[in-house]
Amino acid sequence: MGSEASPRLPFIDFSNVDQNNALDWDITKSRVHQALEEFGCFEASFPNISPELQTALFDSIQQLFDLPLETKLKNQSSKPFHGYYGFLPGQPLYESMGIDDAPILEKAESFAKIFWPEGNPEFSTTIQEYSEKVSKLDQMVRRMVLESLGLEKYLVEHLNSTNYLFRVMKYRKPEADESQHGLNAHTDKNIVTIVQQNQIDGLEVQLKSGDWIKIQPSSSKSFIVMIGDSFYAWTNGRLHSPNHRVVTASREKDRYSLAMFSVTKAGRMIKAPEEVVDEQHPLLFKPYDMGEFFQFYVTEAGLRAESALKTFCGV
Ligand SMILES: O=C(O)CCC(=O)C(=O)O
Ligand SMILES: [Fe+2]
Repeated sequence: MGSEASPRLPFIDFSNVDQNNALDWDITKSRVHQALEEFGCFEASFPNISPELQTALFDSIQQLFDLPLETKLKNQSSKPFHGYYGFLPGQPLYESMGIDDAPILEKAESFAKIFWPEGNPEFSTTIQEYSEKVSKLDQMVRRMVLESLGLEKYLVEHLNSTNYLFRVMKYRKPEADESQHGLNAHTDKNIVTIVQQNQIDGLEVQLKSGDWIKIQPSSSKSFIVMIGDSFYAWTNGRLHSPNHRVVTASREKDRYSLAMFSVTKAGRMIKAPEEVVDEQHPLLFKPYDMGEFFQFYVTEAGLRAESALKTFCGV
């Protein structure tokens, strides 16, 4: 894209938003819906995370990535996107780890025990507390989307069908002769992703026009709320699932970021409700299992496809 000023993502403040305050709820809901239709993402301020918790969390993440590689490799999983990834071809700066069900304390504790066999209570409680709070933002956004599409009757089922995968990322600073490319362009495959980057920017999002914009949050406390392919499919294309990538903004400092992914539980299908399918909106995708879609995405055919979702289950 050219050097003209980048458009900014919509900024939505959730400070006073709760269901008992109907006016604020409705105004926010319509902004959320508009942003997710047009950009597939927005910047959110969500004051439930204290500065102390945020600092403790980023300190914990740094401590985790400072462990020797052979220790980090103990975080293995048969499920794509769940274990340790690092130093992949073409993405030498990027490392990440997945914490399944992070909002559940016992799960956060068993994750910590992989690396610290005696446990690390400070680490596990920080991870649990942060991810539980962020999960409330995920649930609020999904409630707003379903209400604005007139699909409230599916809300309980929709919320109960998911759990959370919390991924933590490090992008080391590039060597003098390396580029700042952090993570290849992709769409997320899950329902909703909530990203937080600490001080060092780097997330870039592709607009519907094809132009890329750099996400420059107005505060390091902000979150980026983003739609994944499975919410796009569930709403039968009503929401946009944006392509995005990471180009780390600093050559001097490592970049750390966090992402909470709502993912459907094993055996729950992604199936667009009949209310969003009509003559103007013919069904886009056959019902599918998200775990199977993840498995397909990491095959050669999945990685090569222009849209893995269309190739996997497009009508
Ligand atoms: O590191 C970031 O800011 C974004 C990471 C991301 O897009 C992902 O993990 O899917
Ligand atoms: Fe992503």
